[in-house]
Amino acid sequence: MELDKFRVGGLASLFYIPNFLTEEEGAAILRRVSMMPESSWANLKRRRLQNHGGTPHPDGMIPSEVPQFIHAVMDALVQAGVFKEEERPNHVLLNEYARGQGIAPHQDGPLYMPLVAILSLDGPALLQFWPSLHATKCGEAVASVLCLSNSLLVFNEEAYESHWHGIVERGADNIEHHTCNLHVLGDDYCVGTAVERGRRISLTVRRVLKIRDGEERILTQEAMEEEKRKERWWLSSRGEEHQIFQPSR
Ligand SMILES: O=C(O)CCC(=O)C(=O)O
Ligand SMILES: [Fe+2]
Repeated sequence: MELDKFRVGGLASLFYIPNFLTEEEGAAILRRVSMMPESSWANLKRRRLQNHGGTPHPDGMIPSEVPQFIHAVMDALVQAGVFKEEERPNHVLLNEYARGQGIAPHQDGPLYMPLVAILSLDGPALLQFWPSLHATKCGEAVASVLCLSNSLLVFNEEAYESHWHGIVERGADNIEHHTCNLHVLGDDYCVGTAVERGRRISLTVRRVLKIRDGEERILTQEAMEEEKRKERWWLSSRGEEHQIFQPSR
């Protein structure tokens, strides 16, 4: 797949691939997600999430086993040429948003290689980009992408490095003049169209840059406490206070 063909404008480094997954592939992933144990979810105020691959941390991530279906998604992104073979993704965040929920404006930050691929499943949502923290509070977004079910959004460079992104909390999105993938959405969509949200699952796939040596992992009580502390640090660094924390191991 030639990523460049899917560049949608707005910001130079935004790519949107409609129907990256077939209906069947999307449904199969949703089935796997529904089979994950309750304990694999962390409940945040605005959504719940699963963290796969390890806990990102400035000291380095200790890699952990990922479920087979997550592996398959990472493989598919390498096969599609979104990630290079020598820079394979090693981390996936699985977000579940109930209708009306969103994610506060944020930057994905320096722990990852500056390239992110977001797979959307189930319901749609408008992901918006702002040029600064200040703009997230008072300015209008400069670009947005309507992420429909089974689509893939990829961004890097300026969209990753200097912009902020987020999903506003509301029950429906309106297509905006800055919605830069409008031309590939089909005839049902034009500026002003209201798009009802529903439950949405997204898989945010990235490469954590620093990995800690396996040897350093000593499973003493103390080491486990330390890992839990890091997980809490990491969850809170997502900029969203969590209500109930359920460690996944
Ligand atoms: O759910 C999404 O589409 C966005 C997720 C996101 O920005 C993140 O996990 O960092
Ligand atoms: Fe993000």
